[in-house]
Amino acid sequence: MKLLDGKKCAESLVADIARKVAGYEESGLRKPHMTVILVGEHAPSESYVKSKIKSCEKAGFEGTLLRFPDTIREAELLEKIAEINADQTTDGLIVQLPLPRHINQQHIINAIAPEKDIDGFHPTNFGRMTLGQKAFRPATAYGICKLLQFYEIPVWGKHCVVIGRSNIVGKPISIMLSNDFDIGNATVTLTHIETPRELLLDETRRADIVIVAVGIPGFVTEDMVKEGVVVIDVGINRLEDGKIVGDVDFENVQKKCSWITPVPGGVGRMTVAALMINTLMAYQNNFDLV
Ligand SMILES: Nc1nc2c(c(=O)[nH]1)N[C@@H](CN(C=O)c1ccc(C(=O)N[C@@H](CCC(=O)O)C(=O)O)cc1)CN2
Repeated sequence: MKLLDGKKCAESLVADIARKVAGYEESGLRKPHMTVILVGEHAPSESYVKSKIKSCEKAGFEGTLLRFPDTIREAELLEKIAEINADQTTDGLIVQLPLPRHINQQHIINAIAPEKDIDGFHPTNFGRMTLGQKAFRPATAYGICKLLQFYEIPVWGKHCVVIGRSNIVGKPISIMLSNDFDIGNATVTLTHIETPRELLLDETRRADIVIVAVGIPGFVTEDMVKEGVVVIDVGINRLEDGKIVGDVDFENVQKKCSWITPVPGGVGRMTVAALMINTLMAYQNNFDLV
């Protein structure tokens, strides 16, 4: 078994970005600028936005964190987004999810200007990504593709099983793996938590690559996968003792894997790296650099 080291891959990608940014600055351009909106005091979100801002520093970007109380009204948040949309000095805007229940998440995502939507969640980017047009790709899915490419894991013609159908991971990774552009050309089965157990096992036991994003510790067990499988664990579950574990029973499943992502240190790191790539793309679009 070999580890797909997200930390190492992310550092390498961010170092490449930092070199490009240094070049742009030498030619007199301003730094790329990411703005992150954080609503409320959700502890994991605090940690994720901190990691995004830290990564901005490493990439040579300006990173701005805007905090709002969880009492903010949807209309106020929409106004703030409209302001940032109009601000020429911000290239990319993220609204950290989840949002408090009184705010409609989709209204917020729809309000972000597609050209600043570095999360790739806006219907325009999601649609363009699906159709193979230039788009910001949802960061976790994009990060998984970058990780597979970094370790030269073949995807072409492989049987991939995705478990979990969320808009931020399961759906986009299924599309990206099956498209004939991107990393692409895999045969993909998208399953989910309601998939009958027998059907799920029938799929996962034949899969060359299993990607799981269901938020249930230990969901993927040894008996569910074949020898030599590649396992990508997107889950980040915090146990009562403070330990972070994925959706895979790592200790037992790893024995059958050719490659597997650790948690922490796997896909989570790649999510942040992919956001940096998207921010650089937004910046390059703004300055007609590509
Ligand atoms: N607007 C968005 N909100 C959320 C997204 C997203 O892509 N855009 N995804 C997740 C959270 N997320 C990014 O925001 C994220 C998750 C995990 C990590 C990460 O680096 N995890 C570490 C461990 C984390 C820890 O120690 O606390 C790891 O896996 O090594 C980064 C970003 C939901 N919200």
